[in-house]
Amino acid sequence: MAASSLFQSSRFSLSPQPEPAFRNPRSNDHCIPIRACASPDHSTTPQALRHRRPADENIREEARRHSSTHNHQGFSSRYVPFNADPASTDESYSLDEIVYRSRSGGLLDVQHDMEALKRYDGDYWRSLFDSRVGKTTWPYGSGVWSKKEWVLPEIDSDDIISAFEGNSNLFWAERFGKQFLGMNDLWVKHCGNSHTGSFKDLGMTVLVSQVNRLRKMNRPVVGVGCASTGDTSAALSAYCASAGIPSIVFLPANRISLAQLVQPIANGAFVLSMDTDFDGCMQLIREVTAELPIYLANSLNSLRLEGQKTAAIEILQQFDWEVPDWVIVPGGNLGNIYAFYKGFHMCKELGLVDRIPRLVCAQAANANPLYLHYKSGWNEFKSVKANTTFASAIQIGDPVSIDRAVFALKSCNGIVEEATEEELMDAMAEADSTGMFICPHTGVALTALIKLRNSGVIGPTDRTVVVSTAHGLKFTQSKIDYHSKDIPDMACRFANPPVQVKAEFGSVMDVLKKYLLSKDSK
Ligand SMILES: Cc1ncc(COP(=O)(O)O)c(C=O)c1O
Ligand SMILES: N[C@@H](CCOP(=O)(O)O)C(=O)O
Repeated sequence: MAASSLFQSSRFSLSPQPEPAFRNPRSNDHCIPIRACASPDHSTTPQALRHRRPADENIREEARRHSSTHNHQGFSSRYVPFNADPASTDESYSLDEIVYRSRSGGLLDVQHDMEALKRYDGDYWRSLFDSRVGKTTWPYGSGVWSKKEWVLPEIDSDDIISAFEGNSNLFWAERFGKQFLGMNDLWVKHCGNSHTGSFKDLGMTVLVSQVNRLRKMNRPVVGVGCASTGDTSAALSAYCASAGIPSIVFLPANRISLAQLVQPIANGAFVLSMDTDFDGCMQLIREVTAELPIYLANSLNSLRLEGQKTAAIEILQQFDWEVPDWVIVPGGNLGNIYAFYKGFHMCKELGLVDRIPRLVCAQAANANPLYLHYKSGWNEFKSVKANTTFASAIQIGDPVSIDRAVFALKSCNGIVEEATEEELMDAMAEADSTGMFICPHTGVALTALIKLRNSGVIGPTDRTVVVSTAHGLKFTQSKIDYHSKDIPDMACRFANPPVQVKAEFGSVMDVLKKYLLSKDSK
């Protein structure tokens, strides 16, 4: 039997396919100097935790009781045109407005009242965020909402839809670093170890919470929609289902994995499978959301990036607020690379750290418009027709956040790299062979690391974080194809196909001896 047939057991056809309790300094005449009076939200201090809530009260009700007894903290945020000179425009929008583009058609950004946030020093923010990790206090048990003041300061905790996302493992890639790269300080931020298996949960909790608020305010939002290569749709449908809000997803037919496809189906989304690619779906959802009361959930909507940026803050927190040298992020629609930049930059601006890491954006060579733009010396950007790639979630040729990505990379002396199909699949297999189980997009990021390490740009002792964006279990078909050596024009050098053996003692002993000898000689 061919190794590949061993894998054919699936019934499916696998064809390609706070309110913090601290006082508002501005509203409190008796306040002693801010830096001295700043103290963590006392609803999460050990003392508060000893006071159990009444048996008939749930954690959301408990948060409601706390928030009704505390002052509003005076933090705020609004939409402004992305990267506009504040002196030349006063255009801005409340986050309660339904707006995705500036008057000139450009991108928007969520701008926080930095002066209000700066009333508290870096020590204060570090200890506040640290005090909330690993708790179940609503909503701070979430890695996103533990940074609520920097994310959506004005939302009522009661309106938040959260699966306590974030707080994902920062994995020390000891063996991979040592064996393949001669590195001793290599880390993988497993953002795919999450509610729906990708980093999209970080942004979606914010977006769906805001939609929940808008609907309570009787704003005209009948449902929430997105175009997707599989992960955004999974996150959107799960958070909407949790909130009881209809979700509508536009998917490129036969271009997402089966595991991704089944997620919105199971969560009750209205799923439209379309005979086009992601860029075609994106164009359509933009047209549709301009006509119908469907709220746009793609990262064109800058609310999403407010949640995604918390992964950067979390990385700093996990290193006890020491800054890594490099962070490598796979890029497709290019919202996430900017989100990382924004998270790091806010930490610097608010005094939690004194510098930011250099960012690397990694693209599949089959869908590499940012890479080409970078290689041209940031000359005129040209979208491309994205070709099929095993990194199917980043098969995007016309990224909506191109301006955000360029801004982020230029601001941190960043680099763009690319990975061929063979490179990304080999990198994924090598990583898996050291105990990880990563997705092909993380294989793209690891390829970038391998290239930059081989060329000496990244040094052996540089502290480096590779962002793993989705769970490997969403992409098992690519691993099956690889380990079956079933991929045309690919050597699949690290394939580890199962061995067919007769169910008989002698035969089993023969293959085992051969195997053990091969291990012994290494
Ligand atoms: C698994 C995975 N990795 C990486 C990306 C790229 O993120 P972005 O579109 O923000 O560049 C996406 C989605 O695009 C994704 O689903
Ligand atoms: N990989 C994404 C593509 C869309 O990106 P978004 O961040 O703009 O929603 C997906 O999973 O759909």
